[in-house]
Amino acid sequence: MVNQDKVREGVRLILEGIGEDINREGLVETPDRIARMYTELVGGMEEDAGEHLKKRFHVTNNEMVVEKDIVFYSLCEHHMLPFYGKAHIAYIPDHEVVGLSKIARTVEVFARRLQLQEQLTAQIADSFMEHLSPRGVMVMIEAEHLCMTMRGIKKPGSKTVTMVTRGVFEGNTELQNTFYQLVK
Ligand SMILES: Nc1nc2c(ncn2[C@@H]2O[C@H](COP(=O)(O)OP(=O)(O)OP(=O)(O)O)[C@@H](O)[C@H]2O)c(=O)[nH]1
Ligand SMILES: [Zn+2]
Repeated sequence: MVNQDKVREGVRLILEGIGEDINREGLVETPDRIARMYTELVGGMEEDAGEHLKKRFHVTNNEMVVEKDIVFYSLCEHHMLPFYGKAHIAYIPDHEVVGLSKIARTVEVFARRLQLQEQLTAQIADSFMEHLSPRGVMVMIEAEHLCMTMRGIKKPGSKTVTMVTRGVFEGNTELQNTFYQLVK
């Protein structure tokens, strides 16, 4: 649960720290706005991916399901700046699938918090394995990190690509290539 008082106080300190007048008109409501904003941006911490993945539908075939181009926004835990991009997820069911929207909801649960892209990728894959028990899952994330583009090394357009395989995808280049073909 976001402690709104603490966030407001922290934002006031940052504003003062950067030499702003916290009483000028444009900034008076800013600490409050930012406190409300964080409730949304880290809202995934309050959620349980298992809740989204608990409703299953029985299937007779176990062909690969791919949900691609799931746009997400997250915050890098080192700078608290956004990183954002697309997640692509494939899984091979073991006679059970989840509703398609629940795949994107799972991405949201782990994106809406302070994150590392590698960890985000692994957490999505692991929660599928834990809650749906498919034969395998593969997750790929392509993202731009504002801490790499608007500050620091300043390399606009650079993308970070991370990938995780679990279950039957692990070490199976044929399955992995099928996934790459489908998401490219
Ligand atoms: N592995 C990983 N690194 C990240 C991620 N997001 C940001 N970073 C990096 O975290 C690192 C933090 O490095 P530090 O040297 O502690 O911080 P810094 O002085 O601000 O680093 P610079 O960005 O190089 O200026 C930077 O290299 C960032 O590019 C992420 O999702 N995964
Ligand atoms: Zn960063």
